Amino acid sequence: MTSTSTGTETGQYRAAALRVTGLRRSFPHPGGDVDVLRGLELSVRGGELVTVSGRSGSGKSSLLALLCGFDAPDSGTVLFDGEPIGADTPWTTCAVLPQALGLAGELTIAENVALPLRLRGGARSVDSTAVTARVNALLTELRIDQLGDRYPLEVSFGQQQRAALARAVAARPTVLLTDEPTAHLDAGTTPAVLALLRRCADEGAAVIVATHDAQVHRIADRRVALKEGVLTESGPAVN
Ligand SMILES: Nc1ncnc2c1ncn2[C@@H]1O[C@H](COP(=O)(O)OP(=O)(O)OP(=O)(O)O)[C@@H](O)[C@H]1O
Repeated sequence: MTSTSTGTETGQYRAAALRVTGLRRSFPHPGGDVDVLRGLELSVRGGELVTVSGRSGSGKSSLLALLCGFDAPDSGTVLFDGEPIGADTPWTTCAVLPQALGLAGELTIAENVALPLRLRGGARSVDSTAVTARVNALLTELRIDQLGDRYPLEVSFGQQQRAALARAVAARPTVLLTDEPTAHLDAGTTPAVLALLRRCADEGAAVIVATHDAQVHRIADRRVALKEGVLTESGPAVN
């Protein structure tokens, strides 16, 4: 493979793994439409961890839903390495930890975490031993290794949230989106989640975290604030 054959090697991935331009989204309400996003712009490079703050109802979850393709904008574009998201965009390109988690109730915790690896086909497929090793490592890191055989409804919401995070990072996505990943954790488990998010970015992912948590802002490379439908830079994290 030549040095110009892929975006990764030319540095294009790292230049802008995620590029959002002119994003607009309104929701109809009887009293008048709610203009949640009003021409929002955002670029995130691979290797960068960006936190998105904003008051409750400012549109953070709506933004993540548009970025991962759960919802469609009224106008504007979302590009991953220059490509628009589609129904066939693999979890290796974009993975999400949504607020609602979205774990499959009929699969165990371990099976949920393995899903992105098992769905990965072709040259990027992973053999069963490697899948098990990756799943076990993530469950251990997030302190839910005793729960792999249980079903989502048999564990707490905070434990489900860590399982959903493990699932999101399992296949090492180019872009990782997470919505309030520390919202349901106790003080003992928050550092493990922070370390995992930071490591994903250090390993090359573009990581976007919607959060109210000052501890998450402290591990960010860049912080942006969502206000009145647009993002403004709030500067580098202050440690
Ligand atoms: N599907 C929808 N239909 C109508 N209105 C919606 C819909 N989704 C979100 N909204 C509205 O859009 C606004 C932004 O909501 P959103 O959940 O994105 O905020 P948020 O910043 O994530 O809030 P929080 O921090 O409380 O999670 C709110 O006014 C909400 O009521």
